[in-house]
Parts: sequence; C-alpha cells; structure tokens
Amino acid sequence: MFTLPLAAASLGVFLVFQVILIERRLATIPGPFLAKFTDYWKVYHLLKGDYGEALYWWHEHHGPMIRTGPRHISVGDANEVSRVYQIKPLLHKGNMYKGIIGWFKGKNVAGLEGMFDEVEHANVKRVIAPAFTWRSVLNYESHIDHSAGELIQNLQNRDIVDMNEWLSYWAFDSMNNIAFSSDLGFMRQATDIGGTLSTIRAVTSIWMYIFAFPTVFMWFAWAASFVVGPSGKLVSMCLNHVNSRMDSREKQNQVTGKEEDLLDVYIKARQEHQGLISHERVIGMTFTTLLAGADTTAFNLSWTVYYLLKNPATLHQLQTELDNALLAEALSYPPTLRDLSKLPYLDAVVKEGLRYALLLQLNMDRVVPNGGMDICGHHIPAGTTIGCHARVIHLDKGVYGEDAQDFRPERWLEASGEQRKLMERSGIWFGSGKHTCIGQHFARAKTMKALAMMFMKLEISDADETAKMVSGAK
Ligand code: HEM
Repeated sequence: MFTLPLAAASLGVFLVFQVILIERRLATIPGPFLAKFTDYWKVYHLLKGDYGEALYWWHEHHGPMIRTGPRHISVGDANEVSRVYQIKPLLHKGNMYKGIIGWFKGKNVAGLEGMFDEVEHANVKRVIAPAFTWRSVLNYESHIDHSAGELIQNLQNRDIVDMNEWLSYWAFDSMNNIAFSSDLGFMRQATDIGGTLSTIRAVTSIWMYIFAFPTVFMWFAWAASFVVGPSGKLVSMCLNHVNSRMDSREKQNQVTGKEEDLLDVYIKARQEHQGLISHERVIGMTFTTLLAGADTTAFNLSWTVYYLLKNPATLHQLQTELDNALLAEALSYPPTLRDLSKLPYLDAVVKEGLRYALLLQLNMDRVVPNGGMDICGHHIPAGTTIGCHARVIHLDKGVYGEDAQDFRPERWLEASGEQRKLMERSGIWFGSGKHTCIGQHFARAKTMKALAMMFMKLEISDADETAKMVSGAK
C-alpha cells in the first residue's frame, strides 16, 4: 500500500536526484570553488565593492560562462545577450529585484522596475509606452531646453564647480520638469533641497547589501511599510503633486486631450484602466520615474564629461563638430534635438559614454524557464539564475574591438553597418528585452542636449588633474 512515509521517501529521493542532476550539469561550468556550495563568493565581492572587477577577471581567464553561486551563472558573451533577455519563452526576473519593490501598507506599489507579475508589467508598460517614444520626447523639448539652459547659466557664473553635484541638480530639476512641469529648485537655490541627494546617496551606499540579501530586504521593507509612512522632500512633493492633480482632474471629470507631462500620462492611464492602475500605483510610478530617470542620467553624463576631459583629442573632435555645425548654420543655440541628431560624432560620444560608464554593478538576473536552455554550448537546467554584467559585456573585445578597454567614440563611426548593429544590440546600458529602459529616449535627448550646450558655450577643463572618479571602466 502507498503510505505517507513511502511517499515522503520517494519525494526525498526524487529531490536528491534532481539536485545531483543539476549539479552535474552546472559542474562543468568554471567558477570560484566556493560558488559550488554557496553564494558567499558573490556576496563577499558585492559587499567589498569589487564584484564587477572580480567577475571580469574570471570571464577573461575562464571563458564566457562563470558559476557565481550554486544556481547562479554569469553569461559573459555579448552575442548571447539577446537570448538571456529573450521574450519567448520569457525568462522571469531573478530574486535580486525583490529588494527594490516599493511598498505602501503591505501593497506592492512599485513602478515597472519593481513589478514581479509579468502580465501586469506587460499591460502597464503597453499603456504608458507611447508617452516614451522619441516622437513623444520631442514634445517635451521646451522642458529639456529650460533645464539645460539653467545648467549652462549656472556653470557660466562660476569658476570652479563640483560637476557631479551640478549634474545631479540638473538631472533632478529636469526630470521633475518632465514629470510635473515644475521643479524643486535644486539649480535655482544651488543646493541639495531637503537633503534629497544625500538620502539617495545613502540608499545607494547600501545598494550592494540590498542586492546581496534581497529577500531579507523585501520582507523588511514590506513590514516597515505598515509603520513608516512616506517621508522625505521628494516623496512628499510627489504625493502633493499626484493628489492635487488627481483631485482637479477628477473634479473636472476629464483628462486633458494632450498630456502636458508624465503625471498627466499616468493619471490618464489610471482613468482609462482603473482595474489595472491603482491610485497608489500612480504615486509609485511617478516617484520611481524620478528616481530611475534622474540619478542614472546624472551618473552617465558625469562619466561622459569626465572621459572627455581625460581624452583631449576626443573633446577637441566634439568641439570641432559643434563649431563647424554652428558656422554652417546647421545648429542654433539652444540646438534642437532634430539638428543634434544629425551630428555623428556627438552620437558616437553619447553611445561610448553609455557603454563605458558601467552604471549597473550587478548581473541583471533572469530565471531559466521550464525545459532549460542552451547557452554558450552548455545546457542550463530550468530554475537556474543567469544574467549578464555590464563590465563583462561592454568590454567584450569580440564585439567592441581589441581596444574595448579604452574610451574611443570613433569605434562607432569606423564599424561596418553589421558590426554597429551588433554593438548596439549587445549593449545592456539600457537593459535588454522586456524590461528595457522605458526612459531611454529621454535619457539620450537630455544627455545630447546638455552635452552639446555645455561644449558650445563653455570652456571646461579639469580643475584638479590628479582627481579621479571611481567605479566606471577605468
Ligand atoms: C542614462 C540614463 C539611464 C540609464 C543608463 C538607464 C538604465 C536602465 C536599465 C539598465 C534598465 C533595465 C534594468 C533591468 O532590466 O534590470 C532600466 C529600466 C528602467 N528605466 Fe532606465 N535608465 C536611464 C534613464 C531613465 C529615464 C530618463 C527614465 C524615465 C523617464 C527611466 C526609467 C526606467 C524604468 C521605468 C525602467 C524599468 C523598465 C521595465 O522594467 O520595464 N530610465 N533603465
């Protein structure tokens, strides 16, 4: 007779058999010895702050597949990026994303990046995506001009500036303008309003802890959301804007025909899809748009300016392109996005900045679906977490050339059409696949505009040539 102990024993044997099978499949993949049994190697390097460098070393010496934990594989072949982030069948987001879910009284109210339900994510993204196309970005050009103009004016009035700080002021004001048609006044007041940036930096400094122990942080944040309400200048500004705008739209019982800013887009989406987008979700999406859109753009532009200053020939080439375009009346001041899009060297500088800045310090993890999949000649069993790391992919010599370790925008101009497509397709600066950055056209537009206006109007040089930024490719 089939008894309970027998059933339990059979299940036990089955599970042990599965573990042995998976272990045998993953055992052929090289990696640190500890990674066979525990995630400690990864956690150790994440907390030490050199995970990207350590992983790059392993890939350089041991090939495109590295085992970083018992069920974690890092994929280092740029040609495989589109498969790791493929949509059919979809590879779901890995555990690491649990740490960035936004909670409100125990409810997940995160924006797209913190949504775990892939169907809900797809539906919400489909509804709001039209507001993020390049064509839509052109409608926000006056907002973008306004903030970039304010940045240039402020830089013009100062001899020595902390560029990182000013680019953060600019990025937050600019993102606020796009989201709410108004800003907090970082640049007007030349200060970190309400300690917003220092709070964000404090969170960023524990980022690696969050990603090292995502499940612990998720439960902690979930529990805290019952006792701690939304706080901080940025959050309260967000709440005020959303609540008062929603009230007035509801009183008018209408949505504007033409959206004025991203908040209008989100409110319209809620009114048209009540079951899909809750009031709290509108707040969550607005807040995370500010977070996802401001700091990333500031980080990327800071690195691009830094590399330009460290490579005077490249800077000279960019300045010559801008000067010649002005002389030929192909540019005005402020330059339009349409005119800037016709400048090949500027385009190459922006792309090289994205490739080289290495914003993401972790693998973007995905889980292998039922049936498993073949990657780089290995069969990876279902349930294994795989992911690509920006440092490994963006410095891949096979795709970006033998000098992939150097900041050299010319690579984008010299590449053949096919090669250029491969370089673009392999890059994960904006992610890849279903979760690709929705704000990438805003990021490109803002970066192009600020970069061009800076070097059209200002003579910028290094105040301290010995000073070095840390992280990044070099
Ligand atoms: C240079 C600037 C930027 C960089 C380098 C960047 C990078 C990224 C990356 C790598 C991802 C994918 C993350 C993953 O799959 O784990 C992402 C997602 C996202 N980004 Fe950006 N981003 C930038 C600017 C922006 C801007 C300006 C906005 C908003 C206007 C924005 C909003 C988002 C959102 C909402 C997601 C989640 C998308 C999804 O899950 O479907 N980002 N970004």
